[in-house]
Amino acid sequence: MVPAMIEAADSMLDKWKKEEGKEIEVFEEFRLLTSEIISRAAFGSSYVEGKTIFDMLMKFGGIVHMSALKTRIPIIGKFMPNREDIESVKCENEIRRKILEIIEEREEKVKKGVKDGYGNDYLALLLKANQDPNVSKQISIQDMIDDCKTFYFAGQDTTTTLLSWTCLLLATHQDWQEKARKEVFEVIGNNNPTPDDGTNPKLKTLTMIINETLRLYPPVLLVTRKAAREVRLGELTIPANVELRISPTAIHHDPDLWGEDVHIFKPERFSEGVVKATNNNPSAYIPFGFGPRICVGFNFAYTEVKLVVAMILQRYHFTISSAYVHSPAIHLSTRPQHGLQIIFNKL
Ligand code: HEM
Repeated sequence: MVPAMIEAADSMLDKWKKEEGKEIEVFEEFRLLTSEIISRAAFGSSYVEGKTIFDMLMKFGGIVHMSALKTRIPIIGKFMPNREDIESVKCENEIRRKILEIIEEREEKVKKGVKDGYGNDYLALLLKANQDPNVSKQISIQDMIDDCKTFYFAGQDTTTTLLSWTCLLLATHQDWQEKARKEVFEVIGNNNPTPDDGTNPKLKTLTMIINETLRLYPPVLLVTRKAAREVRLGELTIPANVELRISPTAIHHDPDLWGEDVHIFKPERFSEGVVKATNNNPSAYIPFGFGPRICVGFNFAYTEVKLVVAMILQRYHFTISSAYVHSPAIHLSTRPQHGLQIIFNKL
């Protein structure tokens, strides 16, 4: 997977060569990059078809988001679907049809001996689970389709926003940009990173910067939990079946937990790791959620963001364009509402 991340980032940066010294809207650039990477991770060689699905999922996400913002009278929607309901059903059916097509095509190739196995992408893992000899461990085709959707929704938008906010903060904090670049040259040098570099513990400054970005701009708006039984939380009694929406943004911006300088970008908070930064309070920092349902893709995300940012730092010094308007807005994740315009100058 990591070579695909490096290859995709390299081709994005190759494209940027024509724009050196000019403004680039990087949110869209990162959206295309992460979509390419997650498509390859999910569908491997079928990533071109995968990208079509992901474009549809993106449209679907937009419709779901618009719909969630509207006030609806309960039950009425079932009998009187509006434009968004109709569009989202159409979109979902199309996504299901396309995923099924890819599944069947892959099965066919294995049956005909064109391929000697399902491969090693996410779809292959799901196909193997679908045909697990132990029936109790098998997953249905329906589950496979839903898992593909979750994988995309959970993994693409979040990483796009993390990359964007990291670049914004480095563009507006030149001292940290310099520190990060110095470290990248010391650890990785001038050449493209190797597969191990994304997990390289020596990229400590970059990790601190990413952690602080996730604190200030956690991509996921709410983490949801349902009380299985009545519980007491401090002075609160939560009845059974009540859904709790926990906001990482609110927790990460609480001065009682983080101090009076809570709104300031200070990666040094994380110089001795997350445990020290949170004063041994794991629930003070939850960009990836917590407990048994914590994000399964957090290593994937760190690796991807570290590699991409390191590759940018190796090539460019960057500053924020005067066209940028700071307006974090909630879409699927918290993103820059009017895009992120950055000027890249060759080192
Ligand atoms: C910056 C990037 C990311 C952030 C901030 C993020 C954040 C989250 C959060 C907050 C949750 C909910 C956890 C909970 O309820 O406790 C979650 C779940 C999940 N994430 Fe991520 N995520 C990111 C990247 C990824 C990537 C790259 C993938 C896949 C490659 C991924 C796959 C998933 C999946 C499958 C779930 C659902 C897990 C479950 O329900 O058991 N995420 N993520």
